[in-house]
Amino acid sequence: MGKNNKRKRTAAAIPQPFKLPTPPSDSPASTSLIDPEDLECTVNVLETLCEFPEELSGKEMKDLKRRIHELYRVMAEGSGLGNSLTSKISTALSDYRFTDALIYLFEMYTKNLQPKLGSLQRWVRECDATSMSDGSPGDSEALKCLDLILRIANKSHSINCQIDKKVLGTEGVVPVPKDNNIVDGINMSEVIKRKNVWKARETSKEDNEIQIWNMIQNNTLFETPPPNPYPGFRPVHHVKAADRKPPNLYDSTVYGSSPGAITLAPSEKRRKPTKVDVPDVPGAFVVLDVFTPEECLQIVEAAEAIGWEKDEAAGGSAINKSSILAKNFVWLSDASFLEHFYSSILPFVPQSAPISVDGNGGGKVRGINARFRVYQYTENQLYRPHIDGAWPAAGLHPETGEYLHDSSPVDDPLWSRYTLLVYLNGEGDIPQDTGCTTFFLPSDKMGVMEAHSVRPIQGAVLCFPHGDTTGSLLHEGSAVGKGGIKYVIRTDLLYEAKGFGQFKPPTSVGIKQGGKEEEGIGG
Ligand SMILES: O=C(O)CCC(=O)C(=O)O
Ligand SMILES: [Fe+2]
Repeated sequence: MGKNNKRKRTAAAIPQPFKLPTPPSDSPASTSLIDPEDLECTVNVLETLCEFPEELSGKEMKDLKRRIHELYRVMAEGSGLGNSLTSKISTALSDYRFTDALIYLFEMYTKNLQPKLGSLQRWVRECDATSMSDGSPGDSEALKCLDLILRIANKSHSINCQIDKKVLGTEGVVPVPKDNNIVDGINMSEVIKRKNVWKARETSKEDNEIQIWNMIQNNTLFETPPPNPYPGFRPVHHVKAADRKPPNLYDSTVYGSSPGAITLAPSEKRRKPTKVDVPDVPGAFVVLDVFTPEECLQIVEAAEAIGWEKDEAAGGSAINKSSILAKNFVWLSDASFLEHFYSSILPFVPQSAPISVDGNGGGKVRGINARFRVYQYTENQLYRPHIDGAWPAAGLHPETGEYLHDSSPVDDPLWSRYTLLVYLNGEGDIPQDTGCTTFFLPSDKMGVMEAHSVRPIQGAVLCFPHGDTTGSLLHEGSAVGKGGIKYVIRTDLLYEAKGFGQFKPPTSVGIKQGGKEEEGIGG
């Protein structure tokens, strides 16, 4: 049946006294919002830009580029194509139908459609293609989905998955035991090329690493039972499990610290921080010796004494299942600790935020998000592959002391652009080649990803772009091996966000962005 017939049938079904009003031809409803002259002018400008793309590089083009990016997204969605494919992919992934998901993802890839960052974040979580504690990769079909998601992201977003033209090394091709065969001409044993685990520095005596796990097991973490309440820390915010967004099975408490809660070593007793780039992972680097082993120990002591909170999303769907199996302690850090942290890394971090594909970015670096999530991973615990979301600056209201998810003044908004991971323990506590932070990048072969693992070093900070920032990286907190434990702090590096709206993420940032009053999801 043709479109016209359908319309006629609908009109006939309307009871008689009702007649659809037909606007007179000169009524405002029939005129377009766009002036024909403006339209012609816009078309001319766009044609010129297509012919001379170098004209796009000027600063004055920022606004135009942002609008074009948004328009392109709206057009893809308006066609129904983007939307329906997006939901087909989401449903297939959440039902673990990875082969179906691959077909839809491939369609999205070939049609150059642009999913929102929120969809990308959700998809990588759904893939659940995490590696095992023995270092072997997860479901190979899920890994192929992940590879394709990265390639789609590379086209449409700023997610970092530049396809490397270098020749892949021979090391680290990890076989997938259950799929060690050829399916559809694809050698399933090579879906992921795991590069050798990388360490920013070889361990030496000089590191004076403190093996915290040994102390816990030998009951020597505290000489006497720790005082309660724990000195220097106080609860500043509490959310009941059901009120958490998304709802959780456990309550969450934020503990604020007072200056001096963690005793910082004097400068003559500490090594000078140094920066080492993570090889083959563009944008990721490690700053060594930001914290001394004693400082790391004090942080773990505080968390162990006050208590870890479990984190498990309420609700059974795949999307809701917990993406963090580690326990956590949420710490709102004090100004003096933050000052030490920030001044130690400042010389090494990007001084201004990169400009995203939609024209956002460019703000100056301004500080570190005071809201620290301290994680404790025990044997086999992990944080599935994900792309971290961006966050505003958490803090306390200067007068009322109330906890604010977003504490910057309205006229000086800050927004995070980089993830900071502080490793509180290392080699001595975490079995070899496990418990790493692992980055996934597509190789030069479709369907094959490279995994680059960074080994935790006590007191070092790993920094890499996140959210909608150019070069955002897909990564996981890889499982901790047998008998091990890993302690790490996750926080964010903040940049000026003026011009992006009041604490709103850039427009192209999708739904489950960390910056909303939501926790957990989106990292
Ligand atoms: O534990 C790790 O190495 C990674 C943690 C992480 O990715 C995060 O907290 O966002
Ligand atoms: Fe992360």
